[in-house]
Amino acid sequence: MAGSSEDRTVVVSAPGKVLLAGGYIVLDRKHTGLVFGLSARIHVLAQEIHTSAGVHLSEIVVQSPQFLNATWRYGYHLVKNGGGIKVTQLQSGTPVEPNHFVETTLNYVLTYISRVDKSRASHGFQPASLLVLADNDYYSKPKPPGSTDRPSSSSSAGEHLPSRSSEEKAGLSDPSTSTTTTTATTTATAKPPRTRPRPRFRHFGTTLRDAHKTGLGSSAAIVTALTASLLAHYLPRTLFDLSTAQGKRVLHNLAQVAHCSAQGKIGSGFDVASAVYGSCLYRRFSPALLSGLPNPGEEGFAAALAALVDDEGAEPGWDCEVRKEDVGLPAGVAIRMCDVDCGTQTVGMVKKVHEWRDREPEAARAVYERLQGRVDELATVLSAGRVGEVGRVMRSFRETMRSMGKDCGAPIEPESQEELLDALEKVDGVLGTVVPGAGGYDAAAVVMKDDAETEKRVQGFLRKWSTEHEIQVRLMKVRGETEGARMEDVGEFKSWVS
Ligand SMILES: Nc1ncnc2c1ncn2[C@@H]1O[C@H](COP(=O)(O)OP(=O)(O)OP(=O)(O)O)[C@@H](O)[C@H]1O
Ligand SMILES: C[C@@](O)(CCOP(=O)(O)O)CC(=O)O
Repeated sequence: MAGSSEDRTVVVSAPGKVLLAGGYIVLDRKHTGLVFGLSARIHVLAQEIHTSAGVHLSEIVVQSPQFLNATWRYGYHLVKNGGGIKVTQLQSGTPVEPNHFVETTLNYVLTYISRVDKSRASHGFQPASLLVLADNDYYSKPKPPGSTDRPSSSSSAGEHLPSRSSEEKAGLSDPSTSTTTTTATTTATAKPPRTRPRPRFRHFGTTLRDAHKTGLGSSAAIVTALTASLLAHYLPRTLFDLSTAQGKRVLHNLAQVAHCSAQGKIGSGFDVASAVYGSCLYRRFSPALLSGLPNPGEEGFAAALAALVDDEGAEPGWDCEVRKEDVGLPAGVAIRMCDVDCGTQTVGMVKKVHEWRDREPEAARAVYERLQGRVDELATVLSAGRVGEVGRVMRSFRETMRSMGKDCGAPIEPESQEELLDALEKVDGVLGTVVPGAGGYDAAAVVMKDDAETEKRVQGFLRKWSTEHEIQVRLMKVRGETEGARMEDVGEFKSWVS
């Protein structure tokens, strides 16, 4: 807190997402999507920057120590006419690419804090450091030096990351990840056993721009964790408490607004909702909700933002729905994700679906309703533990998505994915498969028995598939998890605390 000697060091984490069913229809408020939070989280550690006596610093520093050139320094000032707090990226030495999601989040959250905590008017904001630590599954591991398509910028890229200093700092090696992993293309040669444990937060040896994302929703998780860490760091518990329903509501509304603004479009918001609340059946908010909000720095922004976040604005208000009680997984069953080393253009696919919907509204309505039926049925069989029916429902969902893709000319479940999923479904222990979210070439979700034998069989299958099809498909460690954003024990991150 400003002017206080109380230690306000906090760590907040938010999960990634998988939209198991409901892509496209969830953009329409008439429909819902079934989203699961993931065990892969983005953590943000917020702490005060201590300065020497007599030195005055007004900076907020955000760092992603897993990437090269990833320190963003911001100055901040109060804009006149109620324009809120605006940050400006400070450059010194090697130029650093702006981080639009981080910068936008700071503008929104600092403005909100300055409105709800009146002491900010006199005290301002103490300088703070925010450290972003992403679980390793958010990005594909760097290719070994010498491979061609991904940057392996220096000898520091590849298996032996991270650099000694950041590894030492991490001090958080996870024994469960210390086993030898075999990449999808190295079927024949056994590697020598790993001699030191892989760090919990690895260094990727690239800039963030060059990192290869695996599609787990990094921007929603970072915006949510950053928002929560700033609220928890700067506000007293009486004004923000993540463990309460009201605290979660404020976090959700503020993170949605900041994320939509940074994305420059209004997605359904399922990714931010699951970053805050975890697994749920999600109905989006009315897009009109955000239309009257001035931009950061514009006259009246601060008051309008606070009214919007606190839901004191005009009708319809926050009309999204998050139903957690209808979502669950049978005992002994896990949702796992496969990373397929290919890109997909989600924006282009959404455009095609919407053009088709506008061209053939009747047909589209019927398909959307059929899809909704499958979404509801899948949620029901999973939460009721009806394991025997999962495969049938997922197959039927896939069929409808595939035919919608054909109708509108978008590769929602392209042939290469259809073949892969059909074959994967036949592996013993696999209950069902699907292309999650918008679909496309780059990901697959698998609902499977949660035991080591099934995992081994699936890994073996994917290795063989990768070799035979000259593509890299791998089973990630990440799995579906129900919990949303949460405060973490700072003690676990003590090696990162200055
Ligand atoms: N570790 C990180 N540190 C700082 N910023 C990050 C980090 N990870 C992601 N970001 C921010 O999120 C942006 C990526 O957002 P984008 O919407 O392209 O991906 P995404 O949300 O991961 O997509 P998807 O939903 O397909 O997973 C980056 O450009 C950066 O601004
Ligand atoms: C197509 C859409 O419905 C889902 C996109 O999901 P994903 O980014 O592919 O996980 C878009 C949205 O809901 O914002």
